Amino acid sequence: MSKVKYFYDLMSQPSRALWIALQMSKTSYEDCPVALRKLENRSEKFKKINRFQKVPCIVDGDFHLGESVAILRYLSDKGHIDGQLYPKDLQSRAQVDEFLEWQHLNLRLPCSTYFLKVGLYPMMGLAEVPTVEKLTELQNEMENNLKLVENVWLKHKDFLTGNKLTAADLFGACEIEQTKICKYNVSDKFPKISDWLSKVRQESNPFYDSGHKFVNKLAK
Ligand SMILES: N[C@@H](CCC(=O)N[C@@H](CS)C(=O)NCC(=O)O)C(=O)O
Repeated sequence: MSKVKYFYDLMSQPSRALWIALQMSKTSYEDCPVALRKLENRSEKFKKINRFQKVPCIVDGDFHLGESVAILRYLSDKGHIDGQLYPKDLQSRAQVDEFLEWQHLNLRLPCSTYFLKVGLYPMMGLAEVPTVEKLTELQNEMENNLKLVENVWLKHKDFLTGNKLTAADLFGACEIEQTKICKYNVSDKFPKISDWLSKVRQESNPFYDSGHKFVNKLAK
């Protein structure tokens, strides 16, 4: 039986979260890196792999699937994801799902908008460095949601959905880590998030560090 093909770029937050989950789960897959910086995802060839031309995505035989969370659930149902990361127990899994649904608009959107507009686009010469007013607006939007992570999700818990690391933590951490490329230091205002990031790293290493190699290099 042929292996699932995993298309990803480690500079993409959801790609990285899934990549770490795959390594932790000791999943055997066909490695298919896609260099977004070289616009490899914009080719006609890649359009045939994922009609939305985004990463991550998978191909399993004739079956094509995009969207990181859908991929996580599909691979979990196929037995490819460790049961602690995406639990089988109905309520534990629903709590992980609750975060995975929440994060799209509340963590991914503000953190990735901040990363793109403050970091990547000016770095690539695609946009001006934002004005102080715009920077404050983008930062406030992100921090309003980081406050919810600090005070709600991490209230009385070591990890986002309980006392064990799950895929929710990997997805959340990968979004927040990306902001350090913009010299944003989450520990300045959010001590619980900072402690939690250290725990996520500790529980998922060495894969967390290898997955973040390029992010850490750019953040220097
Ligand atoms: N909701 C999607 C988001 C996928 C996404 O936005 N991927 C970005 C990288 S983080 C991408 O492929 N961008 C390339 C492009 O838009 O050209 C998921 O969770 O998989």
